[in-house]
Amino acid sequence: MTDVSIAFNTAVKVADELAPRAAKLEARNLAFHYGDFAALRDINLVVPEKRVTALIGPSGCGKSTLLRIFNRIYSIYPGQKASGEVILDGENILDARYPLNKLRSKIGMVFQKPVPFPMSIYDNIAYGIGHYEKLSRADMDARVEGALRQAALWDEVKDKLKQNALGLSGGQQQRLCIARAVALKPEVILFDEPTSALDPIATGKIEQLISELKQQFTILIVTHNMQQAARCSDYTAFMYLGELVEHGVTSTIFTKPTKQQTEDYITGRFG
Ligand SMILES: Nc1ncnc2c1ncn2[C@@H]1O[C@H](COP(=O)(O)OP(=O)(O)OP(=O)(O)O)[C@@H](O)[C@H]1O
Repeated sequence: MTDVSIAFNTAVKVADELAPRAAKLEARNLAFHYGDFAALRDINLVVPEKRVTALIGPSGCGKSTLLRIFNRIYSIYPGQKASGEVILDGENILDARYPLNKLRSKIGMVFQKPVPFPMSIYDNIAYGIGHYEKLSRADMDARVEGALRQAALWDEVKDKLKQNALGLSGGQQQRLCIARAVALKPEVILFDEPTSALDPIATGKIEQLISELKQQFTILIVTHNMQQAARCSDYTAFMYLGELVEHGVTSTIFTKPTKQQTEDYITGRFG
């Protein structure tokens, strides 16, 4: 290929990456209270489908709270209350009539600290699937293998599927948790600081994985790591003191933010 054609192909790829995508998830006038404390105010955020959106901002700005609203995990705690709407495929998932089971099957979550169940690697994945579907042994085997392959873990564990998952390294445990989420075939996966407990090599593998998973899933990732947001997200939302300050294409947010607070944060002047 000539330099010109390489440049052209790159430009086409970038244009395709940034082409407008349908909204998969959308927060509208969203607010959240822990008791009397207003943790989020008037959040309006569109999360495009099959892209990675990063949530960044200083500690306590409400990133994890926003993520937890998207799978309604807060609803099991008394005194925690969301208002406004979160639209997923045209339906408001905050409506109490929206079944939690349906929500769990559409939106998966991967936490900061990998938390495998104290059971075999195979059962870690099969257990969740068994809650939603009755599969034959052969189909379950195929599903477990597919999920482990998608999480880039298959080659490392295929000969020890019956071993306890707690024997895996931290990075492998996190990829197992990703496999567990992927195995349920959700449409959206929420990652809450998924690499903060991992070394740089394990972190690199998870970032690579996230870039691949966006072919199939809509991804939201909370991260404290600016480089990580810049490396693996297409869109970035900057939050500050419970508000969404600025949201846009990641390269723009990092090179030409429109708000002073965003610039101060990404250049390390605060946070
Ligand atoms: N269970 C709770 N009860 C009361 N207040 C809470 C609770 N959890 C979080 N908060 C408060 O809500 C605000 C947002 O917290 P949240 O954990 O969402 O921030 P964050 O941006 O994810 O922070 P970090 O980056 O440190 O994880 C903070 O002021 C926090 O103290």
